[in-house]
Amino acid sequence: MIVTVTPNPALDVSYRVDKLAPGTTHRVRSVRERAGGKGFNVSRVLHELGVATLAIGPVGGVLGESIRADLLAAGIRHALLAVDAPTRMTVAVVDEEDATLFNEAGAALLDTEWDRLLDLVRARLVGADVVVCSGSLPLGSPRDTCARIVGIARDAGIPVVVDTSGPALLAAAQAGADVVKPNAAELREVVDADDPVAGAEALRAAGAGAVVLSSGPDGMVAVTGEGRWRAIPPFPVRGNPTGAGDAAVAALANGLVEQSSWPMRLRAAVAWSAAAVAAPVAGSVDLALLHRLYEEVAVEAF
Ligand SMILES: O=P(O)(O)OC[C@H]1O[C@](O)(CO)[C@@H](O)[C@H]1O
Repeated sequence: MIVTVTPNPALDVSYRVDKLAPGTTHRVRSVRERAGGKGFNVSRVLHELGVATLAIGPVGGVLGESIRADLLAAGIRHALLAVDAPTRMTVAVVDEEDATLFNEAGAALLDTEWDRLLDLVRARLVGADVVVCSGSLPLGSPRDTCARIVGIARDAGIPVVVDTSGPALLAAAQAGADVVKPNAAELREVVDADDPVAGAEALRAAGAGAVVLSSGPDGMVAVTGEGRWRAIPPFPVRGNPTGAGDAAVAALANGLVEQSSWPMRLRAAVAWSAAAVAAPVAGSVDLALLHRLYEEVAVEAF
């Protein structure tokens, strides 16, 4: 089972418009709402693909209740901590070309609520094979929140995948996260290196076991203790890239459960990620495309 922790959940609202043009009025063609935040998306992708998962996160207010109801309706196992702070909203405006995101920061939790969230994680690790900590932290959060989750999982002998940014990413790497998945900009923010591979090695030197660098449509690079690999999608996939990184994290976590080789993990991460672009909303993958992509992703050592 893969336990995901979402420190900063969100109700994800997706607006479909014909063409996004700042400074004009848009007629919204369709509205979709679902429980979001990166860790919840990871759980949703795993659940869709038949992988056992438990989604953990703090929720508050009316949007927090919407998240609870949505996870329940989707049949995704969850353990939510009720907190005072109201859960945030994110808005993705999707047109023919691309997706434009508006992510609220998220309201601060009390220190005692963070402690209770970590207690909840600790209590729900029975039967867990992998822990994922994914997404931003609400404003004013202790920067070591993901690092503390890494510590809890490692104490229990469970590998951890972390997808976050800024000081929280660095702290998680220093705490010994087994896999971290920054993009080039997130990597540059925390290590002093222009070259992404040198940056990934610097993050490994800081304590991360492996670094998987995502480059959107250009694929991914894995810099690990066992070697370095590059994986490239066989053809461009158009659609909504929101949540593509979450699908990649789901694949990496699943690869740890299956103890597959790094080339196989990276192949799956690129295939799941590209298949997520073809799905209309974050947290889903286009299943038919996934199987095709998986066969055709090119992986090479370098
Ligand atoms: O925690 P953040 O970095 O703000 O990311 C949250 C957002 O990212 C997404 O997970 C897409 O990756 C959205 O579903 C949205 O909830």
